[in-house]
Amino acid sequence: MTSEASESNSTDKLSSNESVQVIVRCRPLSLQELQQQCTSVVKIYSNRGVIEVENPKARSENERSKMFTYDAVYDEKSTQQALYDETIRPLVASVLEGYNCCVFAYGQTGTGKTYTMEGCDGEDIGIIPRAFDQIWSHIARKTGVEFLVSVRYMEIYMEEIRDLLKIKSTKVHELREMPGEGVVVTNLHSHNCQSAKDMLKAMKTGNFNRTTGATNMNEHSSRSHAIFQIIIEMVEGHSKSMKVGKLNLVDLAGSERQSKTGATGDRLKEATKINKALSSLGNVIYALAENSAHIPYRDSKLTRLLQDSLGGNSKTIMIANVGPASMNYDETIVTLRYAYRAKSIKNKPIKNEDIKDGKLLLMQQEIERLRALISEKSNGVDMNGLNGQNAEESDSDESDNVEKEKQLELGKMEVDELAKKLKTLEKQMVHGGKDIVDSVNENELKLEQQKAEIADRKKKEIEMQQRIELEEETCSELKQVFASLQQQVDFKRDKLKRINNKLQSIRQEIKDNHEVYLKDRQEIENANDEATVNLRQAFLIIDNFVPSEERSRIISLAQFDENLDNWIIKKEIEKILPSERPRAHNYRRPISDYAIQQGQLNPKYRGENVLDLKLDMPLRTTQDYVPPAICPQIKALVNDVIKKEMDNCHVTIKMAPHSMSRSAGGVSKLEQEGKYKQALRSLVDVNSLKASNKPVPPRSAKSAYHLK
Ligand SMILES: Nc1ncnc2c1ncn2[C@@H]1O[C@H](COP(=O)(O)OP(=O)(O)OP(=O)(O)O)[C@@H](O)[C@H]1O
Repeated sequence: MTSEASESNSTDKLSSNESVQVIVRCRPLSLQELQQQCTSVVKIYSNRGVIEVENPKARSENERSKMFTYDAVYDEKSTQQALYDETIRPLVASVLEGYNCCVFAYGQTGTGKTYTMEGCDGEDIGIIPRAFDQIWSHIARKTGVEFLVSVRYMEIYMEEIRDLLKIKSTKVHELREMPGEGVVVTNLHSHNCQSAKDMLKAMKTGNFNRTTGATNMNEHSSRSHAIFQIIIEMVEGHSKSMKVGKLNLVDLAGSERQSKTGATGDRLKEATKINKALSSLGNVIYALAENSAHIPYRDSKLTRLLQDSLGGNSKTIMIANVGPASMNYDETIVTLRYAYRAKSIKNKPIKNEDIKDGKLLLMQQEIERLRALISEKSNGVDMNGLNGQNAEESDSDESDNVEKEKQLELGKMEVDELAKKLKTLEKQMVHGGKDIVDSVNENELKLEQQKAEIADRKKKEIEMQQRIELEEETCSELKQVFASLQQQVDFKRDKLKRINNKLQSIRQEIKDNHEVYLKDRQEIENANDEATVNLRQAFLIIDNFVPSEERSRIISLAQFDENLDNWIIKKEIEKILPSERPRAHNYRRPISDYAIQQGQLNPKYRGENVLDLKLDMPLRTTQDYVPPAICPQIKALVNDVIKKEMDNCHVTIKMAPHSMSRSAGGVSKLEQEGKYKQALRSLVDVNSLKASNKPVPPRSAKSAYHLK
């Protein structure tokens, strides 16, 4: 078997594993934790993939400790190198085979996610820079293969996507579902790389631009979810198709409790968004683990971006980071439960090969075309030059020579321009297997194979150990030979005790899960209540302040955008613009004398050149005035005031000389007063009926109008 063949074999074996691989890493006690005299409550059994966490608040034996089993576990002494070689190296090898792969670090704030993904300089570099080295040493070995390597770096901060490689960009980044590509981010800058150094530079630029802040739990706490994306296109020989490998390296923001981080103001707002996105991620993991019909990917940008990595076509490794301190027991258990659920997620990785329309193929075609064009043009230039010489020699027409020299110059400029274009394109591509001495190449390959074999063996050892433990439990009784009845009884008593302990711990687990469920439910109910209040408030405003036509207009313009996963308002312009282009329909135009006169001289005044457009009137946003109906209390109040007025009038009437004269005409003062009162009452009634739009009765009290 050739060395290259064995390399690809090792990755093929890995591709058969479709479950999300889950590994746990525990960091050492921090200085702060040591100062606070925290003890370590975590025990790691690397050979079995088991982590045990002791409960510092245990009230009974059942609550004493909890054990979880994963694909691999790493203790506080584990090195970055070991973690990479054993778990990540085989995954990156799959990327180079054309798979989509993803590594994401999850855990409480300050537990070492950024340390694991990026690491520190020197020996402690993390997964991301190690992946660069692996990719580029693979490229250096692959003779006869052309590569196009690019990286993107983004963060999700407060539910907004930001381009970490073009931080000043004002472009909007949206999520779009593309056929064959999955969910992609629009307008994201793609940085072409020619070496591991280029990638490292891009990573450092992005890290510098990433949003971080200090909290009580981490001096450099990441306040966003960061995704570093590597895309590798590969074409072998003169093939007309290519492979594409994609690697997503995700450093999530840490889950946190306000009481521990002491977050206030902006930090608190960030924490709310972080926890919300992480809880959406938890819901997705839960739904996938439970094989639910609906997976709530659309609940957050993070889950939409990780859609392919969780339950999709990607090979995925989840790294759950935990801290060992007793004070973080609850958070550690939450992380471990999360991770345990993720173990049962099944992905369906597919190789991206036989792709016929990739960027690299297009570039190769363009390079071929440019080369052909340059050689054609260069020949033309040579011919022209030759002709020029002959012309000089024959000493013929002087101006002809100048003309040809100009053409020659232009031709050269054109060739230079094309050559520049060609060089730019060629510079973007990388030829595999360059500048490497064969023996170095061979040694590096051997070393990688050995690392892959060791990783494979370690994985198998853990699996074997887990299987042995399981079988020991079930078969030990069968293997046992009892010398006496008493021995058998003792054995069975021990077994019963063990089973009982197990039962108790399962009961405890159910109890804990129930408590978590109740807490989650309470949170959902609170969120629901809050949403209902907000909705009512919105309706109150709409009902009282938005005119009904305006409301109907907005509703008719509202449209649900699947890609944005939100409602948008269609541009009104689409509705208002006439479907066909406006044209001058009246030959008699222009109509003013000046225009008719000018029309003969200047075509811009001619009727057929004048467009007849209707003015776009702004939409009406007001209503006709409708007088308000008088409510009974106000009516009573007005009556009261009028009564008082009448009483005053009564006094005035008594004093008025013309009343005196009328009374002299035969009507008593008392009668006069009665009529006056009646007239005023009728006036009030008529006005109120008018105001309430009710029919006004025939004028029974004409005197009311007289009085008016
Ligand atoms: N395995 C480890 N060995 C040594 N030090 C570690 C390890 N893991 C983490 N640390 C240290 O712990 C501190 C916190 O780590 P880090 O910033 O990576 O946490 P984080 O999980 O990314 O936090 P956040 O979610 O707040 O961003 C750092 O000083 C880091 O160097």
